[in-house]
Formats: sequence, C-alpha cells, structure tokens
Amino acid sequence: MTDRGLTGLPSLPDTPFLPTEKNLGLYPVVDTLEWLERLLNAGVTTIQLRIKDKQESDVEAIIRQAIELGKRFNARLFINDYWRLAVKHGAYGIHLGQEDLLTSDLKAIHQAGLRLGVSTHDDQELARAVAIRPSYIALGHIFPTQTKDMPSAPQGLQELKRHVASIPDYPTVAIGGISIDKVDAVLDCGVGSIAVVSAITQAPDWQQATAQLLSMIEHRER
Ligand SMILES: Cc1ncc(COP(=O)(O)OP(=O)(O)O)c(N)n1
Ligand SMILES: Cc1ncsc1CCOP(=O)(O)O
Ligand SMILES: [Mg+2]
Repeated sequence: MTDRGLTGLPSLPDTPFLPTEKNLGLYPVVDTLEWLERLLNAGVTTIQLRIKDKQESDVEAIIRQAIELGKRFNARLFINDYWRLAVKHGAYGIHLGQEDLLTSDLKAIHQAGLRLGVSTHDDQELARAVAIRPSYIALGHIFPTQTKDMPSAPQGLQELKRHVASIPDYPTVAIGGISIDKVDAVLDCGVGSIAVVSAITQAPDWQQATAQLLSMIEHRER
C-alpha cells in the first residue's frame, strides 16, 4: 500500500527522521562557501547552503567542501535541494520544499541517517510535513520577501503562532522577510529558530547584524 492518499508521496520511511535540536536558534541561509565560513567563524551553529538552479555536476565540489566545513565547525549544516549530493557526501541534514518532496527519495535520505527539514505554507502542507515526521518544520514566508518569488501571501504572525502551537513536538523554523526589528515578535510566536537571508547578507555590517541576531535569539532560547 502507498501513502499517496494522505501525503501525495509515493513512499515514506517507517520511522521518524533523526531528531535535531528543539531550538535551532539563528539559522542563516547562504549561497557560497565564503558566507558559510564567515558565519561559522562568527559563532553560527545552524546554517543552510542554498544554491539554486545549477547542474549537480556544477555544485558537487562546493557541496562537498561545505559539508567538510560544517563538520570542522561541528555545525548543523543543511543542504538545500541537492539531496543526492547531500547523501553522497554525508551532510548533517537536507532541507526540502513541498515540490522537492515529489522528486526526492525520502527513504534513501532517512536510511543514510540525514536529518530532514520541510517547508510549509499552510495547514495542508503542514499536515503533509507531519506525516513525513521530519527533523524540523519550517513555516513561511512570514513577511514579504525580496529574496524568493513566492506564489502565496505571507502568513503573518497570527498564522505563525497558530501553526507553531499545532506542532508542539517539532522543532520549528520561521522564514521570510524577518528583519532584526521583527525578531522579537516572531520569537513571541513560540518558534525555536529564525532563518534569514537578507538580514545578514544585505546588512550594512553583517558582523554586527549576526552578533545582534545571535544574542537576541540565544537570549530567548530555553
Ligand atoms: C529553512 C528554510 N525554509 C524554507 C525554505 C524554502 O524551501 P523551498 O520551498 O524548497 O524553496 P527553495 O529554498 O528551494 O527555493 C528553505 N530553503 N529553508
Ligand atoms: C528561501 C526562502 N523560503 C521562503 S522565504 C525565503 C527567503 C528568505 O529570505 P529573506 O530572509 O531575505 O526574506
Ligand atoms: Mg527547495
């Protein structure tokens, strides 16, 4: 029998994905080895390499080096999208969106012992994510963002709070348009982690922005 009825996905692992920290803290999402190294040196412990729309052969060397770097810093490095390369090179974890789930081998990822983060935008996607029993669930986008074209409207803080409350056993990550001035309000919704791109990479002073974000988010961690 398949799970297509509930999840639309052909085949799910029999047990949950490996756990990760309940509160993943500050979670920068970056697209180069240079950013990874800078941010790991600045004290970031959860991070994602998100390279878009390249051939696997063009990104394999970068992904391999990123995974080595993550291990050297004992960091939780999630690879976005390129799940085959993440499995091949033994990443800490993988991040997949709803569309990615349709073309990924979740059993292979699970069997290889990688953690899995899944994106969600609404109640239906949240139900599908829960059926997969991933390591964390991302909720977004929370506010308008310039970084990624989003077909749906931002979910806002009220929906974020409701979604977080509905999955108390999962580590949660909020993403999308989260600038430093919005961090406290997002944390008030109960999320364990805040993922950011532009709040760091477009900041006038990325070191100052990273230090401030780390201190605001760690200060609130339980
Ligand atoms: C932490 C986190 N949350 C959401 C996303 C978005 O993933 P996805 O919907 O697959 O879109 P792309 O990032 O692949 O364009 C993410 N990467 N990280
Ligand atoms: C990758 C991604 N997924 C949902 S929103 C987003 C981009 C977040 O970037 P920013 O923090 O600059 O809004
Ligand atoms: Mg994706």
